[in-house]
Amino acid sequence: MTAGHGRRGIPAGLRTALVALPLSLFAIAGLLAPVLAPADPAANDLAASLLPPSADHLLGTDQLGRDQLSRLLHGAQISLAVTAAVLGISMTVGVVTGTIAGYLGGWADRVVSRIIDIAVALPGMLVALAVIGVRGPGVENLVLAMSVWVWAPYARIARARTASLRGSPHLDALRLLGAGPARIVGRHLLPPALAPCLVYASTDVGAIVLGVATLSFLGLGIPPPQAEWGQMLIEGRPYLASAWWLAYPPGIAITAVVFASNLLGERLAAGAERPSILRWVLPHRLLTRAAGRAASRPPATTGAIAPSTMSADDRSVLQVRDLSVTYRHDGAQRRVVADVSYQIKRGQILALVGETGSGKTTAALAPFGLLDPTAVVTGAALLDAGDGARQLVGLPPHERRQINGRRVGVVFQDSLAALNPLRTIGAHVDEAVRNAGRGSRHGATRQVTEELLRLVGLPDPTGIARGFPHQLSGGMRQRVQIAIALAGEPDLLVADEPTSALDVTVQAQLLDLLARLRDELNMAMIIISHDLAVVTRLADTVAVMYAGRIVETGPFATVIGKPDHPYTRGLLDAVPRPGAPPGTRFRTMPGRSGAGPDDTSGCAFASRCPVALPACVQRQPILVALGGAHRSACLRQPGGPSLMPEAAVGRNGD
Ligand SMILES: Nc1ncnc2c1ncn2[C@@H]1O[C@H](COP(=O)(O)OP(=O)(O)OP(=O)(O)O)[C@@H](O)[C@H]1O
Repeated sequence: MTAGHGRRGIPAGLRTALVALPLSLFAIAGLLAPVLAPADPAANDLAASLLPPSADHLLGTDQLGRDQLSRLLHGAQISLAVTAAVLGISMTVGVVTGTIAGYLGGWADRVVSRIIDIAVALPGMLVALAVIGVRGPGVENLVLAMSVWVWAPYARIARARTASLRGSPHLDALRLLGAGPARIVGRHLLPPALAPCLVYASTDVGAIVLGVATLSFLGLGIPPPQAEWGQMLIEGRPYLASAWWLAYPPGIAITAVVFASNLLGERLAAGAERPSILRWVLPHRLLTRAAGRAASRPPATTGAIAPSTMSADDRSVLQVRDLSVTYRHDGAQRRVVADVSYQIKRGQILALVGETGSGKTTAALAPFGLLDPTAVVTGAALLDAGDGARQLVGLPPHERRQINGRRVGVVFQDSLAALNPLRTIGAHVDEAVRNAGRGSRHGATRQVTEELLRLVGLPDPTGIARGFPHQLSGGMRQRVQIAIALAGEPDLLVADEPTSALDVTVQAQLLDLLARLRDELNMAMIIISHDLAVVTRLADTVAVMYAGRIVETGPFATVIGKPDHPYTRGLLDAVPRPGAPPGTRFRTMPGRSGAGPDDTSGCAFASRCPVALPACVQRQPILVALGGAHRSACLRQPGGPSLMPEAAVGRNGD
């Protein structure tokens, strides 16, 4: 058996086509009824009343002499039109409502979810009867009644799909590119929410056809003399014994549509056809063009603020002062970053290092509003120096969008999660290029895209642009992320663990690339890493973080060559050093990190520190200058003894 073939050797696509055949016939009959019908479905001929099937009337005639085949075909047309209208209305209302609720979260999501729950729980037929009872029979009211009946499951599916995507790095990446809520919802959340709804809709076709027929059968749907299948059933019922051809054909047609619709729904739900359905409905070029139009609008002007209490060096790209971040969950508050200050200049690389959970990512992304909405950020972060400096903390979203993706680019750790699996590499980079206001025409955009892919060292940019994320290696995907981040020609690039999960050779190549870009583009960079070996190759300055605070900072060579803080020494002792003789023992720090800045009144590292003083558990140390820009937050005298215990637990290379 080959991939894409069913159990009996029938290709998967052909099997789906076979399953879809009855519904296709239904659609063809409905669309071509006026052409295919041999007679006028409303033409009475009492002389030809109740004729059995014959060559003149393939399905016989009814009590008024009307041709049954013509009525069946026109009935398909009415069912198809009503079904299309009901699906169109209920899917639009359901998918848009569910997607917006899922995206917004919070109270809006809770309110919409309760409404959806109630709507799903109510018996649909009773709801439809109530609507028709109030508004009266008729085609329009039937469509309205059926829409009120069927919209809620679409809203529920779309809401669940969107909520599952809400916190994904892919959306973070889009926010960073400056995409606004309307664009994120319209372009990146509606399509994935629509895909499972389309699958569900294939099952719903049968339910709607049956519902319309039932309401007509009850005299509440399509009124006579229209040839509607439910209407035909009720008219044929008295003649079940004498003229079977009146009730059987519409009954069989309804059963076939319901059965085929359920079968097709199940087949599509198995997942085989979802992407192609999405493509039929939302041709990529259409989306791209719409996005291009939005992106080519001129950027909004933003007001620059004068630096207040901060002074910044002329070359300063970002200066952060007393930054604190607190998360609020269910009434509880937890500060995770406290009083962090750092500065980064053009052409420099700042490394933020520390164990997992020490607050590196939070401290680097907080200025750009890229944290969870529950984060409360205080302090100051100035982009640029001098009169044009702009305070980033508290910036309104529309002004932030002019900065993120243009002045600042971010490379995320998980390249697979940061890229949309359904879009090509070219589409990703194109979007970043257009967001940055470069290349408004498709051809020009793709040219810039290919230049960017070439700049980050990807061979065959044209071929790579046509590929999908899963077709590239991890290292290549990281290069794509770097290309996306460079699309706005940023002054600052933030790379969050850019080389984790890559093998050492690829790691080295990527680090060389970052160094080359820093030199060629004179960019400022913040590299976040828990691995000192990674930043050794790159960093000009380093800030070592522990429990949400910077505990040591300074020129990289000084901090690495002459570390002061016991935590920095511990970090250095725990990594194999280049050139160390084989068999050199390295040490791990006792205890575990994970503390927050406010979990103790003293030094957060005291419980793990081999040289802690009694005062360390009582007093919070502050950063003290040790000479030049080198500063350390330790209560011991600078340059005191490093007494890591001899409990070595590993060797280089273990
Ligand atoms: N959305 C959130 N809600 C609550 N706490 C959070 C949230 N995001 C992060 N934190 C907490 O903030 C602290 C700092 O997290 P952060 O991701 O900045 O650390 P990190 O040093 O970058 O770690 P890693 O290397 O694992 O990414 C951690 O204790 C983390 O649990």
